[in-house]
Amino acid sequence: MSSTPSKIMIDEYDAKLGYHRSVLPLDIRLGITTTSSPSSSSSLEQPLLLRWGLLATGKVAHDFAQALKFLPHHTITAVGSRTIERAEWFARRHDIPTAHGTYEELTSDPNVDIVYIASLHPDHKDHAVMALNSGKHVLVEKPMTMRAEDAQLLYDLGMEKQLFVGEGMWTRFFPAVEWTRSRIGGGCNDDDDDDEGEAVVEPKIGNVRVIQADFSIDGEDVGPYPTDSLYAKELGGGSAWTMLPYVVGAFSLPFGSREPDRITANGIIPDDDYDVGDVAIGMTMTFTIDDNESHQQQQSASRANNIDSRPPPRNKAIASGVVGYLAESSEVTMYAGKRGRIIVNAPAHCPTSATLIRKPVGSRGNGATSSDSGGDSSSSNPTTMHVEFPLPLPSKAILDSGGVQLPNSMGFVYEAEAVRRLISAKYYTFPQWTPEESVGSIRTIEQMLNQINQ
Ligand SMILES: NC(=O)C1=CN([C@@H]2O[C@H](COP(=O)(O)OP(=O)(O)OC[C@H]3O[C@@H](n4cnc5c(N)ncnc54)[C@H](OP(=O)(O)O)[C@@H]3O)[C@@H](O)[C@H]2O)C=CC1
Ligand SMILES: O=C1OC[C@@H](O)[C@H](O)[C@H]1O
Repeated sequence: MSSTPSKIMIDEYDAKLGYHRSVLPLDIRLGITTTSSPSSSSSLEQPLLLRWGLLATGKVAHDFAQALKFLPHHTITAVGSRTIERAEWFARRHDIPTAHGTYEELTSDPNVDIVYIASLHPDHKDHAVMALNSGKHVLVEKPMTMRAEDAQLLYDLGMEKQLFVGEGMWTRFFPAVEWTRSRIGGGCNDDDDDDEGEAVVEPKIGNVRVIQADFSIDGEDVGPYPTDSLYAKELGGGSAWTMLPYVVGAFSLPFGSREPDRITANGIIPDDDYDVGDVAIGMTMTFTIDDNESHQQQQSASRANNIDSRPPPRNKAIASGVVGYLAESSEVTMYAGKRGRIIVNAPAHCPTSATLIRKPVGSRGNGATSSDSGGDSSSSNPTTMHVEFPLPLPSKAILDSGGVQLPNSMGFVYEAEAVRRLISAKYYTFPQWTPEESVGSIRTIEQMLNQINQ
């Protein structure tokens, strides 16, 4: 079994399943944004009822259980904990019929179709392998594993057994992020003002060239230093594994499986007797935009015409970000292209809104006057489009059993419903967060940690 992903292997994977991402039905690719049943199944078929088993009973397991209660075609049939007392307590709280006092019993429960791995990340790999070897689909919380080769192993095992394997990068399923994805891109010639003078109904910002993202919290609001799992290395501590997956995922949204050309990272690791991970990381990355051919054509055409008007490189992008536990940051993600920028509003790892600010080509936005921009004042006015995607409201049953503990957790419905649609269409990975991106993101985090730990 190969330990590193390769293009060929992924293509073989798609071929084996009889699907290719590009031909996946739209409603399956785009999670829950439509409420109709998957287009691959006939309308006479009953929708698949997905039977979940929850592995672990911590904060995220609680919130995920709450979101599942909102969804009609999902049920939680069992929960497993390291102790039967804790499993029974959780089962009572969430009205779950079966409680198991070991994770092994949970993963071999015949009434479970899919195991949600909500234990701490140092254990994700072993718990997911256990579930897959028992014939269960798995949704593994982020970070899927703490080594890229372990994540690859899980995807390979899923492929071999024809079982769903996904990393819970839930951000990707929020409608505000789907909308953002649909508003970026456009090729290297994205400065052609082809819609000048027309009302732009579906504005795009062109290829993303600059990204800024941050996700920093005040760790003291969450758990005690140095013993909490935010910090303690044996529990997966360090913002590299808890916060950074979101920022790396935000960076890769426009570039898919294309990993960064170059990564630089600087971090703060407490000088402590206790074995703790980093409490902050700052980073930059550069990417190549996938439009090299037209970029080269454009460059050579410009050179042939007039070497002095040669445009700057159009096929490169730069991203910068900060994560950590030192103080709460604004938590927005900003994508900028030739035609404007999109702000994924706070909290950007689980957003309910986004704002697109369109910039007329050839003019300065950001308050420039007509003389600054060299154009007339009407064309230099940026237009703004704000979209809101409110979360489902928790029902009384959800509120009575404790509501949610983490920000916007009702948004787990999008990811969970995407899983159900995919499994019902016999498609066994997320097109929204592919195995290549998932494994690549872990490899990127490993590279940053290597730099920080030097
Ligand atoms: N997608 C998202 O929004 C979120 C994802 N996460 C991810 O989910 C995972 C769990 O996080 P979270 O729920 O916050 O963590 P918690 O500490 O709240 O819960 C972790 C659970 O793991 C089990 N566990 C197994 N071994 C240990 C151990 N040695 N020490 C402590 N607990 C252990 C426990 O369940 P039991 O006692 O039942 O066996 C415990 O309740 C992490 O990987 C995290 O990155 C976390 C928060 C949000
Ligand atoms: O995954 C997570 O880890 C960090 C938390 O602050 C955040 O709410 C959660 O989604």
